[in-house]
Amino acid sequence: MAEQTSAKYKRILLKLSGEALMGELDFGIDPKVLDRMALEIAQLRGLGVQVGLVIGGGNLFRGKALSEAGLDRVAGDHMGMLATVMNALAMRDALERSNMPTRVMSAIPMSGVVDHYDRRSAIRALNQGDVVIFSAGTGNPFFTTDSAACLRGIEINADLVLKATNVDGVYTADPKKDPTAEKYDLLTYSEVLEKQLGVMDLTAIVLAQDHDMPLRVYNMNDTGVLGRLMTGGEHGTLIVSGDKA
Ligand SMILES: Nc1ncnc2c1ncn2[C@@H]1O[C@H](COP(=O)(O)OP(=O)(O)OP(=O)(O)O)[C@@H](O)[C@H]1O
Ligand SMILES: O=c1ccn([C@@H]2O[C@H](COP(=O)(O)O)[C@@H](O)[C@H]2O)c(=O)[nH]1
Repeated sequence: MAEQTSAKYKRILLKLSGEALMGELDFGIDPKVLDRMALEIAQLRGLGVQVGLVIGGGNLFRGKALSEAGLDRVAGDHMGMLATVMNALAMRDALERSNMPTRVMSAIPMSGVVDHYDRRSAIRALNQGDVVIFSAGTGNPFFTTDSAACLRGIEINADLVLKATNVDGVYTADPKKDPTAEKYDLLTYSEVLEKQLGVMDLTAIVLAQDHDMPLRVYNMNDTGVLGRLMTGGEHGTLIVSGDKA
């Protein structure tokens, strides 16, 4: 039976930045950030919203940085994807401690550790109220977890892909480097592509554009925003097609 929801969205795909999981640390995972995110996700489940998660790996390894340090790029990307599985295991632990049944699926088979990704099983698990974490990105090198988030969001027919990051939305330039950068409330996919706005990788934007998947970028350090977004609040930046902007 379809779950009742008082929220604007029935099913979302939430992409959490790996880097933001570090919290105050220089590397790794800050358990306080995991616990806070688990509480926010519990709020969504309380509203009846089905939640798919993709977690980045930037707190541990990124293939590009490893290859710049001399490692083979594909080996580096494999390490990055494995990093996302570690983050997924840590997030599952935090979610289950908050009494939320959680499934971790991996695009790279990892028998005995997590389930192999299967779209139909994922949709069944979401319908029965489990949080589903899609780990190991797309399973292919040269991609990022932004693309994995859009891909899985489209596959599970999510109503919205949310990118939870450590800036307030999409700006005219990287706000960490340019203090004069200004934030957009609304953008079209074409504007993000034309202006090459770097908050999300452009492959992910093209995929979302091709499938008309709305995207929202917001700051995951703002407690309570996620719940408010589900009930029609406006935070961060919404990215949609020209006819909906
Ligand atoms: N135009 C822009 N608007 C906003 N942020 C931008 C822009 N250009 C670059 N950025 C940067 O993009 C970053 C996005 O960060 P995030 O950590 O989510 O990246 P990621 O690589 O997708 O995730 P991960 O940390 O998991 O690797 C922000 O921290 C910000 O500094
Ligand atoms: O589909 C994918 C997704 C990710 N990777 C590698 O993992 C790291 C971590 O992901 P982020 O999106 O940067 O957080 C990424 O840098 C890639 O090296 C991948 O190869 N394929």
